[in-house]
Amino acid sequence: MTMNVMIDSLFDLPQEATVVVPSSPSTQTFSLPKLVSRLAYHAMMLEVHLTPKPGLVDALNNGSHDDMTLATFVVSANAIVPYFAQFVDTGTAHAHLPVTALLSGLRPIGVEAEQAMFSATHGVNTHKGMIFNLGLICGAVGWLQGNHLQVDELHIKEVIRQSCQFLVYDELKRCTQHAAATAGEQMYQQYGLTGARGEAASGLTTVMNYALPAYRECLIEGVATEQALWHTLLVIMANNDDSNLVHRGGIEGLRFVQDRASYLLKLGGYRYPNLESELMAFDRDLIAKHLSPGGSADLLAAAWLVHELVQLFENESFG
Ligand SMILES: CC(C)(COP(=O)(O)OP(=O)(O)OC[C@H]1O[C@@H](n2cnc3c(N)ncnc32)[C@H](O[C@H]2O[C@H](COP(=O)(O)OP(=O)(O)OP(=O)(O)O)[C@@H](O)[C@H]2O)[C@@H]1O)[C@@H](O)C(=O)NCCC(=O)NCCS
Ligand SMILES: Nc1ncnc2[nH]cnc12
Repeated sequence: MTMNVMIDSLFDLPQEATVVVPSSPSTQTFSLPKLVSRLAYHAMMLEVHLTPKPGLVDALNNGSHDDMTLATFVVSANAIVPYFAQFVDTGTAHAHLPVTALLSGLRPIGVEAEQAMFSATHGVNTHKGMIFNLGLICGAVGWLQGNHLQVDELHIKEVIRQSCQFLVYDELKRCTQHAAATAGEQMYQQYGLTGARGEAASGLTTVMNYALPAYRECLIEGVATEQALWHTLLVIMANNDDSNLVHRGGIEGLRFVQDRASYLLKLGGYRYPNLESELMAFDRDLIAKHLSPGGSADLLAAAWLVHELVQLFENESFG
């Protein structure tokens, strides 16, 4: 499926996500939270449809997964899209509070969204990290809006960093005596890797300092969307300590992926004429090793979403 056809097909959004704007302005049903949730949905659809994607579910194969397909991700995204509007609303509702109070407001929504995901996928973890990473971005947008602050990557990064600054200590460092309840906690106890929590506590550094600049360079160079997303995914895979990779293949598995992504970037990344066939070979190798950079896939969607949100707020004022 070409990216253009794929992008066009993305606009037949789930009914509840579409905003019908009647003719008379007085009854307009425009909603910023709903608009942001539609962008989050679009980010998830762009990510999962990007093909090929090494080790990950895409339109060609299920990567290193025997429990989920492209359809699983679409069903999952449809189930969780309403919660992204709630993240924005909750951010705005917490605008009068210090930013350090934001995460505790967002958490219950994230748990509900996870439950909706597991219900839609019959127990398969498709978007747990996506809910966390995109949920923080949506919550930050709501909080910034509520405080009439500029919605740009620096402000989004700082809101996330301040609201998650104690996450690693509170949930990982302080809990090493308890048995790990999740893969992420296990990876911390075994290897000291902080996973999604560490990424959030840094203010999504991999997204803001690596992925976003790389994606924007591609856009400035006039690179096709598919190539830009491939290049950005490689930048993330080369720089992100993805707990999924370590959970499946140990530190060796993580280093294998980081080194191969770095190698493809050294070949030129989006400038390299045979990038697609190299990505197909990379995909075959990760499937053979049962490795899947799920966290990196989430951060690709996050980078695209941040870029689109910043553009949206640059061009529009929403009161
Ligand atoms: C805060 C939590 C979300 C942390 O959860 P956990 O303790 O599990 O910690 P992590 O493993 O660190 O992260 C969970 C998911 O986050 C993605 N991820 C991994 N590394 C990173 C990273 N460095 N930066 C950002 N994100 C990262 C990853 O999610 C994706 O992969 C999953 C699919 O891959 P798969 O291999 O299939 O995963 P499994 O099924 O688990 O393994 P197999 O059995 O198949 O081998 C999928 O989730 C993708 O999204 C990590 O999996 C959590 O504790 C929490 O608080 N949740 C409550 C909800 C909440 O608070 N929401 C916040 C609202 S703002
Ligand atoms: N396309 C994908 N395949 C596997 N895990 C993922 N997590 C997020 N996106 C994913």
